[in-house]
Amino acid sequence: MKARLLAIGRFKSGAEGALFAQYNARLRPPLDLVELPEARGSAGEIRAREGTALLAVLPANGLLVALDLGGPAPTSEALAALTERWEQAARPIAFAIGGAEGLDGAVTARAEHVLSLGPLTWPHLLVRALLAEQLFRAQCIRANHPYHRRWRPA
Ligand SMILES: C[S@@+](CC[C@H](N)C(=O)[O-])C[C@H]1O[C@@H](n2cnc3c(N)ncnc32)[C@H](O)[C@@H]1O
Repeated sequence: MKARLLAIGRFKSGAEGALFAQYNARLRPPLDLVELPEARGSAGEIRAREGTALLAVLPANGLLVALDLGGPAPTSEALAALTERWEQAARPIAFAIGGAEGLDGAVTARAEHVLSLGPLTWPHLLVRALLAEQLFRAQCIRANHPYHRRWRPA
């Protein structure tokens, strides 16, 4: 699945960047990372400014998936099915990850899908790697590759 990852903040040299690079390199094709600077101001101003910047780099016909705790948290198998549906739309796909203050309502309202990675709040730079890993896992699920072992409740 060819997709862009629109993300607030920049990797400094460090563990989060290395982890993202490791999983992103496994994706065919890798995500095209677009980093946008953190805004300044009150929490609301930051969200609004960063939201405007995120939407400005989204193609007009882009299919936007917003990473936000407010969305449904699918299983990995359900996410794999969603990626298939997103690909079938034949539109440029973009994932958006907010900054420390989270995503603006304008971004989640514009999104076709709001995706939660569960109810825990993760650091935004780490979410990039979590998303890349889950997209790689989704590719493996769709290809029946043994990387993914289904959850087996006792
Ligand atoms: C530190 S979190 C922001 C927390 C902020 N207080 C909020 O209300 O969203 C930074 C970004 O990481 C992503 N993120 C963090 N945890 C997440 C989760 N469990 N599911 C989906 N996205 C998450 C979201 O894109 C969020 O905007």
